[in-house]
Amino acid sequence: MKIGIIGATGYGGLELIRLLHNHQEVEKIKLFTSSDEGAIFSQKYSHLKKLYDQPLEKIDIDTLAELDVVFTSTPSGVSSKLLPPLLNGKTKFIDLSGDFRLKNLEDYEKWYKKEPAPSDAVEQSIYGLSEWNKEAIKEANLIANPGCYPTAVLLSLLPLLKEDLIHSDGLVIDAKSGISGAGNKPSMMTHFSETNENTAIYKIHEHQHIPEIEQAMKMFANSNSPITFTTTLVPMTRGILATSYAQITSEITEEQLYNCLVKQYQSNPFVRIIKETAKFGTNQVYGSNFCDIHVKVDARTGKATIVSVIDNLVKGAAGQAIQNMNIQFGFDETAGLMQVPLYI
Ligand SMILES: NC(=O)C1=CN([C@@H]2O[C@H](COP(=O)(O)OP(=O)(O)OC[C@H]3O[C@@H](n4cnc5c(N)ncnc54)[C@H](OP(=O)(O)O)[C@@H]3O)[C@@H](O)[C@H]2O)C=CC1
Ligand SMILES: CC(=O)N[C@@H](CCC(=O)OP(=O)(O)O)C(=O)O
Repeated sequence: MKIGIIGATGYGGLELIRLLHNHQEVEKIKLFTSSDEGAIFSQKYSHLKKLYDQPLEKIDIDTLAELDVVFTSTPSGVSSKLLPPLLNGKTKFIDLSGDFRLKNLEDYEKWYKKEPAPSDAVEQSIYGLSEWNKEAIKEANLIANPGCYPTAVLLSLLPLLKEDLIHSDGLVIDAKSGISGAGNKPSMMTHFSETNENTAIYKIHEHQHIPEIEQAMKMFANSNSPITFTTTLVPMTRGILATSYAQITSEITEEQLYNCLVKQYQSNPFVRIIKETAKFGTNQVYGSNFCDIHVKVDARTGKATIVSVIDNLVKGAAGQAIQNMNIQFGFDETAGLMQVPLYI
C-alpha cells in the first residue's frame, strides 16, 4: 500500500504515522504539507529521527492520484476544496475533518460557518463509524471519518436506542475532552495558562458535533429527537469521557442494557463493555483504539447513566481512520491497531 497523509504535521497526522508504521500492508508513506515544503520531517519532530528522515512534499494532484489511499487530516474547509476533483480516480480518500460528514449542506454552513463541499461529493461520502457502517465502508471511495465526540457518544447510545431500551426524548450528553482534541495550533482556549488547573465548558448548545450525532442517531437507530450536548475541556492531553443520561423505557433493567451492548459488540474487537467497576476513566484506553462502555441504572429516577471513553486521537481520529482503511481494503480489521493502552 502506498499511502499519503495531508496534514502530516498536525496531531491527527502524527498519530496516523505512529499507527501506520507498524501496519504490515504499508509499503510507503508520503507526507504532505501546505506550509513547509522540503523540510525534513524528523527535524521538525525529533521523536521521528531514524524513522522519518524524509522531506515534506508539496500537495500535488498528480502525486496523490498515484497513491492507494490518502488521509486528509486538515482543518475544516480544506478537504472540501481539495478532494472533489480527485474522487473518480483509483485513489481512496479518508477524511478526518468534518467536511463530508453532514449530508445536509445547510447544516454544515450553520454549524461550521464555512462553505460546504459540493453536493455530489457529500452524497458519495460514507460515514466511517466502523462498527455501524461496515458494508458501506467496504465499497467507499471517500470516507468521512467521524468526529471524536460523536464516536464516543454514538458507540455507547446506538445499541440502546435501536432496541428502544432508552428514550431518545430528553437525552442529555455531557462530554469531556483532553486538549489535543483542539489540534496543535495554540489559542486562548488551549494556552497552558488557560487550561492548567482549570476545567471549562465551551460551545454550549453550539457544538458542530450536535448535528453529526443527531444525523447518525437517525441513520442507525431511527431516532429523531434533538439532543442536549455539552463539551468540557479538562487539563489532560488525550482522552474523551462522554456521559449520557437517558430515561429507560418501562421495566428495563440494568442487566438488559448491559446484555444489549454485549450482544451488539460481541464480534467487534475494539468495543469493550465493562460490567463491574469501581472507577472508569480515559487512562484505560489511552493510546489505543478501544472504546470502553459502562452502564448503570438509577432505580430511584428511572434513568440510565451511560459512560464511554476513547482516546480522541486514536479511536476518535487516526485509529478509526486506519480501521476503516482495513475494512475498505479487506485487511484484518485490527491490523496495526492492537496496542495495549498506556495505563500509567
Ligand atoms: N485532534 C483530534 O482529536 C481530532 C481532530 N479531528 C479533525 O481532524 C482534522 C485534523 O485535526 P488535528 O490534527 O488535530 O489538527 P492540527 O491543527 O493539529 O493539524 C492540521 C494540519 O493541517 C495542515 N493544514 C492546515 N491548513 C492546510 C491547508 N490549507 N491545506 C492543507 N493542509 C493544511 C497543517 O499542516 P501543514 O501546515 O504542514 O500543511 C496542520 O498541521 C481537523 O479537521 C480536526 O477537527 C477529528 C477527530 C479528532
Ligand atoms: C477539545 C476540542 O477543542 N475539541 C474540538 C474537536 C474538534 C473536531 O474534532 O472537530 P471536527 O470533528 O468537527 O473536525 C472541538 O470541540 O471543536
